[in-house]
Amino acid sequence: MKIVFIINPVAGNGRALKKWHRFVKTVNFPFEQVTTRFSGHAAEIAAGYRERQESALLIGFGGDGTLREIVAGATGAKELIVGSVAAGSGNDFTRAYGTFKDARAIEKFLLNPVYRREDLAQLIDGAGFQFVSSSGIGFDAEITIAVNRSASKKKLNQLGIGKLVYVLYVVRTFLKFEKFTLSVEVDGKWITYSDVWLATVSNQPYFGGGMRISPASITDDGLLELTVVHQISRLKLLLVFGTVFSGAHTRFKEVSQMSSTEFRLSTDKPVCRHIDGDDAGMSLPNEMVVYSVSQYDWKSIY
Ligand SMILES: Nc1ncnc2c1ncn2[C@@H]1O[C@H](COP(=O)(O)OP(=O)(O)OP(=O)(O)O)[C@@H](O)[C@H]1O
Repeated sequence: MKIVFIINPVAGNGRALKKWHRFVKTVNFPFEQVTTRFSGHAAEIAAGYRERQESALLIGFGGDGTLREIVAGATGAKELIVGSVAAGSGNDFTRAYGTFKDARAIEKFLLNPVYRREDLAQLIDGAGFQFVSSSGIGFDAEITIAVNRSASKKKLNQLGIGKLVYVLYVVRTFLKFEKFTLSVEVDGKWITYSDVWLATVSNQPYFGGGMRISPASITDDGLLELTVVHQISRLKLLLVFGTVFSGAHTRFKEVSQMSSTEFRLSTDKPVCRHIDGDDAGMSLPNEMVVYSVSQYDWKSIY
């Protein structure tokens, strides 16, 4: 089995490349390496291995966006296993799926390469977006997209204070966010939520860099979980965010959760969306967005 490192040089606010230069000095086995040059490149690289039916362990050296792309490219391939080395900012992928701490862990895996078949989720609104961890509509997506598009992010990253941009956008979005009405069709029933802050569809428990938003999510059960935070004051929302790292937020009546194989969502106004922390456009008023899951679609290290 070939070992292929797919390195995203801009992940982790640019720290991934420096980490790679340190990491590669510790590797004592043959490997291939490819550095991504643009958004979407990791998916193309993985799809190339799939099309050539090569047997390989693809190791994403980046964050959640990099791993999402690699999984999307590798999905359905019999001979590809996906692993990771955490080198992003949030690294939620590595909290639920297999990850290598160091080069020795990769050597150990190669002695006994056991994998697990995992689910792949998708968001369909005409176009299709695949994701491995979560997709959000609302407050969290608005912050994510504002940070990703921020012109000042690059400059502040160079100064080593990139996290400040995130904090600034959290505060700004918190103060000016316009809540929305969300209609959900699940198992043939319609539910309407008013004054919604966010709706997140999860395939694994974590999102937003370690927040345990969906404690019931399991990566290979063929189900997705929907979390809706609604009809809550700004003050109480702060309290809920304080408890989400432990998963205790699920006790609040303003946090609704449910499981299914498919959710159909529509909003009453344009609302931002993300998939695994990357921009996934807007949900337009009264447009139907379908979330579904394919079971056992790709292989993660075990
Ligand atoms: N050479 C490149 N130039 C610009 N963008 C790139 C390049 N290579 C990959 N990308 C994009 O960089 C984005 C961010 O990568 P990634 O999500 O892995 O890092 P991160 O945002 O730091 O980590 P996390 O999502 O865990 O917080 C991805 O959407 C990917 O498509």
